[in-house]
Amino acid sequence: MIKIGPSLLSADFSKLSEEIKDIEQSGADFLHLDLMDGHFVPNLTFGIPVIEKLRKCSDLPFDAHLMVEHPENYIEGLAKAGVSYVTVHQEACIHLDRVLHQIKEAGMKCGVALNPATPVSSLKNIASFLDMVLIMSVNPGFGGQKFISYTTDKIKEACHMLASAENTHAVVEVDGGINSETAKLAVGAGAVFLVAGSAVFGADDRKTAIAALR
Ligand SMILES: O=C(CO)[C@H](O)[C@H](O)COP(=O)(O)O
Ligand SMILES: [Co+2]
Repeated sequence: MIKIGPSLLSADFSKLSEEIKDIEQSGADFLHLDLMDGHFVPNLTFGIPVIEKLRKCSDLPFDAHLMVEHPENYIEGLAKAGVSYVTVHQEACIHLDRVLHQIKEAGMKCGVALNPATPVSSLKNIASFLDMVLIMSVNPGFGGQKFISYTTDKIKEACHMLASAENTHAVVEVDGGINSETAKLAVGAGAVFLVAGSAVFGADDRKTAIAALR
């Protein structure tokens, strides 16, 4: 069952609660929240105080994508703010195993994101522990970029790795440059969570845009 998560990065930041209500009514399955700190990526978005407020505006599950250094400092706050999935970048974590345990002990599901050039094999030893593998199909930091086609092979590899680890509950998510055409490639490769920013928030009719992705 494919799930569609609009990325708030492409919403109108002057009216976030209206934007979230709109995509919820348009059929979104979850809300993708891109936390950027201006260090891990050259862009800055929002933090935990904003997410706490947004939690009151929506019943959608919150999926936090941490593009930050020292993600361990955010885990407790994200749990208190009511986030369901927390995904950290492999490239940002020296102590990846420890951070993933911290996320689960805080009562949330844990994911690891891989930049386009980072190999799937880097997650082999922790594959059975993961709730999600996030394949970045653009270089992180900005919305509206073009889907990098070689990442479809990484989606397949991630599915294969999880199956080999007998991990039947984890999902593969894809993020970056997803539209109705690239969604077909990602789903064909095995992705079940599709993140889409500009393709949903940039559409005049968001209900039609979400239905087209699905
Ligand atoms: O993590 C991200 C960027 O780093 C965003 O989630 C992603 O880029 C979504 O935007 P779009 O669908 O427009 O590519
Ligand atoms: Co993202």
